[in-house]
Amino acid sequence: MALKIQDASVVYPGIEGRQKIEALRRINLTIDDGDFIVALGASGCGKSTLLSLIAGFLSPTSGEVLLNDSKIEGPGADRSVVFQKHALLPWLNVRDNVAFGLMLQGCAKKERYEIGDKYIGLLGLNGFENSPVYALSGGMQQRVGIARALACDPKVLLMDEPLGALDALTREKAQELILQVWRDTRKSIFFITHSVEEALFMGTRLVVMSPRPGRIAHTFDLPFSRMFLGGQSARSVKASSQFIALREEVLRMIFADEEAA
Ligand SMILES: Nc1ncnc2c1ncn2[C@@H]1O[C@H](COP(=O)(O)OP(=O)(O)OP(=O)(O)O)[C@@H](O)[C@H]1O
Repeated sequence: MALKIQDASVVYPGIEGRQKIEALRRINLTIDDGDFIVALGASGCGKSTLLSLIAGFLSPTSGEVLLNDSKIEGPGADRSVVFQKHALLPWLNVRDNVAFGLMLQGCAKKERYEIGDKYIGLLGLNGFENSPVYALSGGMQQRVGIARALACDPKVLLMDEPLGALDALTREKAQELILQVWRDTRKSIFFITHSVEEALFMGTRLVVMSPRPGRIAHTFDLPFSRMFLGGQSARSVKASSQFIALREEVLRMIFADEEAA
């Protein structure tokens, strides 16, 4: 599987006499099997617009987005999205929320529960299958949202600030869980965050975007998630001199890009 964004630009039309907004300019990005791409950048630099292009919610004004050499024409089962706000269905329990996408695809009840329960287990939600989702903590609700996205077996998982609403401790645990799920399911992930530390820890490749117009300003290949999955503790990875030096470098770049824009 290869998802290719080739020279893609997005211009939003000016609404009610306002100026057009060039949200993305000439983006080139390839997401290969097993990649964990993290997009980072100041507010308004086009991260969510880029995710919408990949999801097929939006078409580029110019350029192309290709999945296995076929043009993406709209949303599809090969791509699932997890948003900051999980958008669960409050009248359904955990099991039916996780199996919801499969139900929409016409999957029979027995089969969709079997598949769903596998992801409920993977996300550490065993024992909560019959709980109403409103009775769960924010972190658990977000895990239900991730299990629901994974249950449809997408090729690419698109995550728009999925951990942004969680407290610091839950967020760190959720980062570790997502990395373990990524390793176990071998999905490709495109992940948006505002946290430099989260970006460095999670990604195999970091894309730093800059605003007005949104562009890819810098990319970095990252070793840290593999260090964690290789057995190092998350805290020791994040406290390593290599991690701290790169964190400072990325922060300096973001501030410099913001001043130049
Ligand atoms: N539907 C829309 N119509 C017009 N302009 C839009 C629309 N969606 C986004 N924009 C503008 O496009 C630019 C990029 O927005 P986008 O939401 O992609 O940025 P972002 O990096 O995800 O921001 P944030 O980090 O704040 O979520 C912004 O200037 C935004 O105001």
